[in-house]
Amino acid sequence: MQTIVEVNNLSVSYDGEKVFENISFSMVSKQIIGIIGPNGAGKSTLMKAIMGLLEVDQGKIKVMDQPVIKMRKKIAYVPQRNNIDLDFPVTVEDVVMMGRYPHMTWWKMPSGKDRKIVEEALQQVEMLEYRHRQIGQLSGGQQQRVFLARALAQEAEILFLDEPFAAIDVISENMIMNLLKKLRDNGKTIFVVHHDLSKAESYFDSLILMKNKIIAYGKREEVFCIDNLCKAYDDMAAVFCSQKNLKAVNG
Ligand SMILES: Nc1ncnc2c1ncn2[C@@H]1O[C@H](COP(=O)(O)OP(=O)(O)OP(=O)(O)O)[C@@H](O)[C@H]1O
Repeated sequence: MQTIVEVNNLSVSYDGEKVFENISFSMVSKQIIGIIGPNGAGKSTLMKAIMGLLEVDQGKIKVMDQPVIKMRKKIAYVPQRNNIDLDFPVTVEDVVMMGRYPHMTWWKMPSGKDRKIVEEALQQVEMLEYRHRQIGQLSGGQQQRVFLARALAQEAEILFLDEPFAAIDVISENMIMNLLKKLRDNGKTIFVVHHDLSKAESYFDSLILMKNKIIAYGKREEVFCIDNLCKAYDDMAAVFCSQKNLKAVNG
């Protein structure tokens, strides 16, 4: 395992309003990492900053020991579904082919290899039979599976998924989670922004718990304790922890 992402003294603000200040942490490869915290905690902002999609106030971000700008091809991103224009007239197959663009020269048509990779990615998410359907004519869960297929077609080392399970059906959620575990077992690293505490323990190997700062990060069993959760979620966490019989102190 290698350090996959290293963040040092990162601060981000929008229009002068700080989202977080001086965040530092590092994460190793080949795991599924949950970024959890309440609404507005800065989870999506942190994810975008790591990917180099935001201008930051200060801080250093390294991805596989390199500045993120050099590692763009190695990163695949599935944004929150409500940030995607689903009325855009493209088919399922077109969307997944977009994952091949970083590998293609702009004047060339997709090669046989590109088409094969797209087909395999659609098969993996069990959406091949919908390949000619317009993307807006799918259920939320099916759309999410297509966007995951686009990330698979990119053959990236690191996947970033922002709230992939928001408002989707249970079958799609289980399918996506099983696929993410398979990808992890094949050496990929996956970051997932998530806010449902009830699944955090079973879904993630490591956690970054935040609320406009890092409250804790590291192995799931070290981070997921009542003390830390109460710092992020206030009273709600105490109720949740007592239901789940979580320990009152770390360890
Ligand atoms: N483009 C933007 N311009 C201005 N403010 C923004 C922008 N994006 C996010 N914010 C604000 O920054 C803060 C952190 O937002 P962010 O989306 O990172 O939080 P989050 O933890 O992902 O929240 P949620 O779980 O609700 O999606 C919030 O107060 C939000 O309103």
